[in-house]
Amino acid sequence: MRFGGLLAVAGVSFEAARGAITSLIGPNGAGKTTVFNCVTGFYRPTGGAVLLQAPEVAGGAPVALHRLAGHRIVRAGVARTFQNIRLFSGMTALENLLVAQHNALMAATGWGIGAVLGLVRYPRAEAAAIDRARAWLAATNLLERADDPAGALPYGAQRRLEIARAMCTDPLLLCLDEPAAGLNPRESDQLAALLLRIRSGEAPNGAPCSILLIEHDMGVVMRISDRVVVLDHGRKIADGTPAAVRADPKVIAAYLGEEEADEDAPAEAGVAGSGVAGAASGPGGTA
Ligand SMILES: Nc1ncnc2c1ncn2[C@@H]1O[C@H](COP(=O)(O)OP(=O)(O)OP(=O)(O)O)[C@@H](O)[C@H]1O
Repeated sequence: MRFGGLLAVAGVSFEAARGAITSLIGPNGAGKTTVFNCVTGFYRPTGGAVLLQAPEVAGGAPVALHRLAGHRIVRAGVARTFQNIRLFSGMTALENLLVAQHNALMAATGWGIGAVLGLVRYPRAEAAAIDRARAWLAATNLLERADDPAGALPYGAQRRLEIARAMCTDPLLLCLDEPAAGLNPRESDQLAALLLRIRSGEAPNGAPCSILLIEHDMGVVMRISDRVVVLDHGRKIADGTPAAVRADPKVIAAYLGEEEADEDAPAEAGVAGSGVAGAASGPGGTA
């Protein structure tokens, strides 16, 4: 992905496997959000390809997401949340989740004609949408706040509501941009548990959902990821299990800064001092 003269992401290739949590990490400015924006259609990559392949979509043939408009990417099964929360703050929590189902609801009812003619299909589809919204409110511990304006919810609750809204589109792939940002340790733990439930299909949709996660909280990343992809200066420098990645000298150097890693920090101190490897000593470590 090139922005004028700046090559923000170059030659990055990785796979977010079905039913897995794949995390994208790297120092500030490494290119994580740019990759995310290419996957979710906010940017059209200036080169390369983003392919979605699942039996449920196009008979299992790869779908070229990089050629689709944003709303078609959602329809293909990719949902996202934002680094800066983007809820409809004046609408209730429940209404936010109904908006997410607008497309499915309209399609199920003949694009509004059913509603105008008072056909029975519309109330049925609407009731199903409300049921789904309430199930996600319950799964994210927000049922009691269903009728409160989203903007009046505490910060952590708004983050959970964003995830619930994304899940109401019934995605195959959920893309989360720093969902733990600003959460306290207890909320981060609850978030990690929620993501594991979403991945395994225990949560309301009842089907495993793949997750692509950008996160600076290394405690969360190292605890729940099946695979970690590390970017630095727009290039991939590591790709593997959490254990392999946190022991990788290239990753440690990227987080510490080359000079510090080479000159000041003996290997042991380097490992303990980096946000990445800091998480190796136990859950809860934060970059
Ligand atoms: N729309 C844009 N126009 C120009 N440059 C951009 C644009 N978006 C990102 N960049 C540049 O691309 C590079 C990668 O930025 P990106 O936001 O993807 O990094 P990041 O890894 O997500 O960083 P952070 O962890 O700080 O969110 C940076 O140099 C950034 O300034």
